[in-house]
Amino acid sequence: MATKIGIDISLRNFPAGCSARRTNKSSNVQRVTIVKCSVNLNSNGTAAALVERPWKPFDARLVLEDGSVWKAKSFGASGTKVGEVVFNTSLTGYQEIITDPSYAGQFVLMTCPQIGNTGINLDDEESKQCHPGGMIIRSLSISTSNWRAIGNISDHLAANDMMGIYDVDTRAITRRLRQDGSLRGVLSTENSKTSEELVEMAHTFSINGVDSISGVSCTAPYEWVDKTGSEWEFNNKGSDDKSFDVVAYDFGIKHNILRRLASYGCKITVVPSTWPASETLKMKPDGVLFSNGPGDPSAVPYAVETVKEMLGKVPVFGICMGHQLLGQALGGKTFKMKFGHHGGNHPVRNLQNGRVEISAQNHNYAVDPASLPEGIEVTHVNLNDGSCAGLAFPALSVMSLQYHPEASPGPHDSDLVFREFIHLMEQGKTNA
Ligand SMILES: NC(=O)CC[C@H](N)C(=O)O
Repeated sequence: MATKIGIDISLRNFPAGCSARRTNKSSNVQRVTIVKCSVNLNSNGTAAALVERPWKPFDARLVLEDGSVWKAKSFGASGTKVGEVVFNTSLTGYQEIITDPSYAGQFVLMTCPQIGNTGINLDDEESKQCHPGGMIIRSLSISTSNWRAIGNISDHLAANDMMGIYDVDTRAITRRLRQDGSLRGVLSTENSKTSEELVEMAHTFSINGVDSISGVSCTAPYEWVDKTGSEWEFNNKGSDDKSFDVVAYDFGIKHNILRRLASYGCKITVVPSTWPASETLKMKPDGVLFSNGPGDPSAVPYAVETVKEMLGKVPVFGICMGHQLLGQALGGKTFKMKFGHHGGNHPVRNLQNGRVEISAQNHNYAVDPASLPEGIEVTHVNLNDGSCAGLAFPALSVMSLQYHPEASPGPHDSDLVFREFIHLMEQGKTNA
């Protein structure tokens, strides 16, 4: 229905759903006649859509160790937290990312320009809580729209004591991190703290040389039975009829690793990071999994010792932190990368079959292949920078990946590696 009213408005701010005809041409405020209007009119005749939004003022800061201060708006928890800033290039999967224990001690900056539109659901948790100290995003979605959603990201972060900031130039911060490497930083909503104090706080923080896995590992063994849903069973139809007993070391284990192992027919006992190798061997498992986990792999020599004691006695599979521990147990060394790999689109060449897999990755440290003794095979290479992405030592039934074959939401190119672990365990049973 055409409603004719005269109203002074700026054409640049003309509301969606309306069209108008210009009736005079003065400066930048125009006299127009609205010929179609589908927005609500306020009682005084002004269009409701024109009422200025109550934009939140900047109320948070990210201060980096290089002294730069980034003004932002806060969501989630408030307060002051220190951590290492890393950027993640994934376009989807923010709930999996914030519940991944490997992010403990870090702030994750999402390069995807808008976050939050699918809210939070009950299925996508990688653990029972949020682990990064904070999340840094460009734009916080103003609405949540997903059939699975039970809440919004802001409330979820607040309930999990995780800070969030938005309306900050994430591209500029990412370029800084690409140039200078991962930087330590402080997120704060507290005006009473000066930026100088926050820079100082950033300088006192360290993730290198610190055992970060003991804070996220379980404290007692437990059984895991849940599988992934039927839509995941693209590689492992029929593997259910065989059963393998697996002990999974929890260095900060992601639930989807456990779900994928269960789907491939494994009965899993999850054990703490400090669980003695002798106890594991007494359990007579068919295989042992060393999980992902946060922080510096060279700072947890006790875990490397545990891995070492198991070599040659049972087939083993390491994922991410587990891969780095295996690399050290085999005699190699790890090093810190400039800004690491965090994203869902890393190309990896599987050197065993020549196939390129697109993978999800999340690590700041890597195994130096030059440090490995002769006979250890590098099985996978990251095609972005040539770094070592997988190892094998068939003589000791060892296999490992630096990245995430279980990745949820994906990509799923590397899921078949779970079948390779099953084969390794089958061979182990045959040779026993
Ligand atoms: N996802 C992981 O297991 C991370 C491994 C290790 N903490 C790193 O940053 O390199």
